[in-house]
Amino acid sequence: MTRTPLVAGNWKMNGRLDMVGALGASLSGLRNSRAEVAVCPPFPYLAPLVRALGDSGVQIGAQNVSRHQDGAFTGEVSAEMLADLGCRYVIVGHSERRALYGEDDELVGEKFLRAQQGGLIPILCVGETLREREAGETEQVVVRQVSSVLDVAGIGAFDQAVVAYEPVWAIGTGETATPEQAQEVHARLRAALAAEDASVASRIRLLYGGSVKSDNAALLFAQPDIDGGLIGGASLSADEFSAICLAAE
Ligand SMILES: O=C[C@H](O)COP(=O)(O)O
Repeated sequence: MTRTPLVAGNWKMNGRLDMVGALGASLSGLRNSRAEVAVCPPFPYLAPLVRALGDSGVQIGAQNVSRHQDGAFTGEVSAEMLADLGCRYVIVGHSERRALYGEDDELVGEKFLRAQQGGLIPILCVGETLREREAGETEQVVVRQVSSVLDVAGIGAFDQAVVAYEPVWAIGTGETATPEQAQEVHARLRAALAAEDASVASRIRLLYGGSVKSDNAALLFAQPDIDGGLIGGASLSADEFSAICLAAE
């Protein structure tokens, strides 16, 4: 099964308007890339980025979405609004939202469903903490995180979804999982999905995230079950992010 690689940049709560222009100019050079490229800026920069990227083919994603649709939910942003702006993707279940904002498996499942109902493709993040890895619980944790969404959404929903494996200990630390460590978890995740539907499992893109840089991306992306990356810090530099995108081709 040939899967089109996806490289998604997650700016987190970084960036200013001037980055939108710089990135727009730099990424237009990826117009004919074999990999799909997406950028997930903070909410205020979504619309300007949509305009800056124009017909470059670079996709836009949001970093969060409400579990609600419309109504009296002050401060929330719905999937429909994001789709309306031109977003294709939305990150759900990022470990920072799980750890800092109390998002549990149940809420992540709700957001995953809501994203799809509103016309977006969720990028579902899973990953173990250092304590869980050292306790030998990595596979158990990531399979639980995926299974909790499978329980509410069903395997069919994963045909319009992406899963990102992001070991918490590798996020923003400069300590990347080795290609072998990442591949092992990705293979386990694909096997868990294959137990439900082999064909969906063979099609779904599994991204790796956690201190991916231009100098380690190619080896990670060369692993058979790694179909691209979710890039944090390195996505803030247009040159660095472009180099990572090229490594996914
Ligand atoms: O969403 C992106 C990840 O949290 C990875 O962040 P990082 O590349 O800065 O380690």
